[in-house]
Amino acid sequence: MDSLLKHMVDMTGHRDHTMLDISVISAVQELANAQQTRVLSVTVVKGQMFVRSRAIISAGKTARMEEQQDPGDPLTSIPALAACISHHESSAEQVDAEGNHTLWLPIWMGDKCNTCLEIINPTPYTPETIHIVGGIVSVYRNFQNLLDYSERDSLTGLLNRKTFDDQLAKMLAASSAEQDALTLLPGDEERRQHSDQEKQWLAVVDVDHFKHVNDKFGHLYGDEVLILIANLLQSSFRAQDRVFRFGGEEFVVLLRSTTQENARRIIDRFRMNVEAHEFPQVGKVTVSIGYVSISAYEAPVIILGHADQALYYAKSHGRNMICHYDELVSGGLLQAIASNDEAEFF
Ligand SMILES: Nc1nc2c(ncn2[C@@H]2O[C@H](COP(=O)(O)OP(=O)(O)OP(=O)(O)O)[C@@H](O)[C@H]2O)c(=O)[nH]1
Repeated sequence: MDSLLKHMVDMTGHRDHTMLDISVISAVQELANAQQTRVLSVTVVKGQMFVRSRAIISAGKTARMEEQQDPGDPLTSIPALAACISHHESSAEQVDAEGNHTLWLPIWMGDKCNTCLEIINPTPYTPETIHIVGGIVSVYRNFQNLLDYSERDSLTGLLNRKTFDDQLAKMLAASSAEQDALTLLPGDEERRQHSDQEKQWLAVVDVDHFKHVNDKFGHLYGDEVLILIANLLQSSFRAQDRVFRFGGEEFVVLLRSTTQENARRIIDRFRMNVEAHEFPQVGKVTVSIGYVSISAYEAPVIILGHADQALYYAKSHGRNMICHYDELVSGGLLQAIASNDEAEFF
């Protein structure tokens, strides 16, 4: 019981999803005396469900996060879990050819499941183990809910400004790791060149003439427009990208690993999706977007400043358009702001 309490204190002491994942699998691994425990992410991409490992602990090893790229494997590759999720059940169990028992425990948030615990054991699970693990799952779900609440904007459900720096740092760390992995392959020129072209991107999205929407139709319709734009953002970008509401009618998107041409295509597709959308009562709404590639050597405030400069160029040159900061600078249409440390003081 002491051990259970110790794990509960550890789990509830974190204010970060990553640390929560690590402490939940450490707790389950020890209390179920398991061979392996994982946290799985369940995502939906273009109507199809995917599953990927997010954190793992194996017997005798320490828990660690997994750097697997989204979206992972189709959920149908694990039929027992696919059936469990489609029937909205609380658990699924399967014994494989080697006699290993796998237990899946989806974490249900209402009718949605984004996370699932997976426990592998050479022996069957006793009712006591299932009872204890079930308790841990409940605490984990409640805590995830609480973290989500503090990280998300209450109107749109998008990530809020507070989480931006952390998410940007994670994306930059992942991109440096990818670069390092490639540097270890001398002579593989083609692959290296391909990766050099793939960058991370930041886009600032601002609704055009939004004051007019509020003034003409009222704040309730204004809010409805913001919610619908948030939905369009989530459906237009990929699961591995991150979408934030920075406040008011300004949104920020972090695009992961793509070429300049793809970034332009993806961002413009979103702009066109908004332009084509019929907003109830309000009718047509457009957005202007400024975007820039992200470098690990520049502070977030500088990166945001560059995207903002490109956005204001779009605003002052007709709106309903996307502008790439580097293109504007190289075309002599914008002046680059010195990206040294001093700039952070302004
Ligand atoms: N309904 C609603 N309105 C908001 C919210 N936050 C900010 N606003 C309004 O958004 C409007 C922003 O207006 P401006 O910054 O003048 O920009 P704009 O009218 O969109 O014009 P441009 O950006 O130049 O195209 C203001 O009227 C704010 O009151 C919100 O959460 N809900």
